[in-house]
Amino acid sequence: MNLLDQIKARAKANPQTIVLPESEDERTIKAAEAIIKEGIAKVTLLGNVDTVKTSAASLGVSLDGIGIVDPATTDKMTEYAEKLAEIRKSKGMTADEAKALLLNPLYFGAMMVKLGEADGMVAGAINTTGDVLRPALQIIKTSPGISTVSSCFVMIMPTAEYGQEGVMIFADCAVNPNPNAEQMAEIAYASAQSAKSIANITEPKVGMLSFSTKGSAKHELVSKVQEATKIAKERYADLVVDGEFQADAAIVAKVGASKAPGSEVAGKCNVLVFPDLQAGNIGYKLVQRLAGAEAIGPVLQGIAKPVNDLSRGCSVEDIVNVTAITVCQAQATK
Ligand SMILES: CC(C)(COP(=O)(O)OP(=O)(O)OC[C@H]1O[C@@H](n2cnc3c(N)ncnc32)[C@H](O)[C@@H]1OP(=O)(O)O)[C@@H](O)C(=O)NCCC(=O)NCCS
Ligand SMILES: CC(=O)OP(=O)(O)O
Repeated sequence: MNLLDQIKARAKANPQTIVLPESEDERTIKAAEAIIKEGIAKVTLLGNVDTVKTSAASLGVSLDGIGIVDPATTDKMTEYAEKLAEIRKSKGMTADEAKALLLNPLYFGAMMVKLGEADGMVAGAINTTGDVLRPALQIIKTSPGISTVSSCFVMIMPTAEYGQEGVMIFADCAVNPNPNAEQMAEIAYASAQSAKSIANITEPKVGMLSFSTKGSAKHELVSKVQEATKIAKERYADLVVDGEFQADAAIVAKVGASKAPGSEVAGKCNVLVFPDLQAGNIGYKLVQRLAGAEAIGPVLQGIAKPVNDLSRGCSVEDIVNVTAITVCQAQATK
């Protein structure tokens, strides 16, 4: 069974309720039907009931078994608004302001997850990552002990040459524009956890990426990655991590041996931590598009309850896959 089939099988064993707030998006409506048909999750769509029904009919999609909640008419609005105002009290939010915000399905969906009316949320097919992340960060917040929420992509290569039989984790490709060394170290640790829990990578080997390998270049950007590697090694005794590595030294055995002799990780990395979001986001999209890798994510790491983003370039299948991962994360939080 390949990794995606394993993830889906885990999801199907105990389907959770996932809210999909982007019912105006055709791919989301089609994905909702596929998710229900495959038994991966229970689905709640957010939006005007008649509009959703009309769109589904025009797409030939059955809405059987799919819940639809309209934030504009729900009798839960007053309760949600009061609770959101309480959560954002320190920011001076009033119940009226909360009500206005909750008309935005991304805020309403995050509130459903916060209050346990849904077990997770998947969005980002028509909204930017920043717009998906803000309600999650403001309402659901970080898991205990975590200060930096980050993200990873599960990258499934077309061949088994790299990573664990072609499966790798790339991080952070979606959240932190310019993580400092401490944050990069935290991202490394979170990504190794995701490698194990989501991608079934048995021995995560984390490479901290740069344009330099073991001091081959001197620059403040390189120093940050060196510092992050030092922090990660000191702070997380069980983490198998090394750097700084150029990408070839991280994943190609021969190049790793020649550029970073003595490193146990060089040339064998299956978790790649990028130095900033420019590198991470560009890097994953190039591998996805040029190498034909399947890129599943961005999966959020360090958030108290599962919320996951999508690329606006996603397919119906991508939404189904990220929903399956979200179900598995929700199972693990119970
Ligand atoms: C994530 C992001 C939206 C946060 O934006 P921001 O301007 O810091 O947003 P806000 O200031 O409104 O932050 C919202 C809350 O989240 C918190 N926060 C922001 N980033 C955080 C992080 N990485 N981890 C934990 N909390 C975070 C803030 O402290 C704030 O908390 P508070 O409102 O309770 O005080 C922003 O960093 C971003 O846009 N990142 C890039 C996304 C992107 O474009 N990716 C590329 C495509 S995938
Ligand atoms: C993850 C990502 O890059 O999202 P988008 O393509 O929507 O900006």
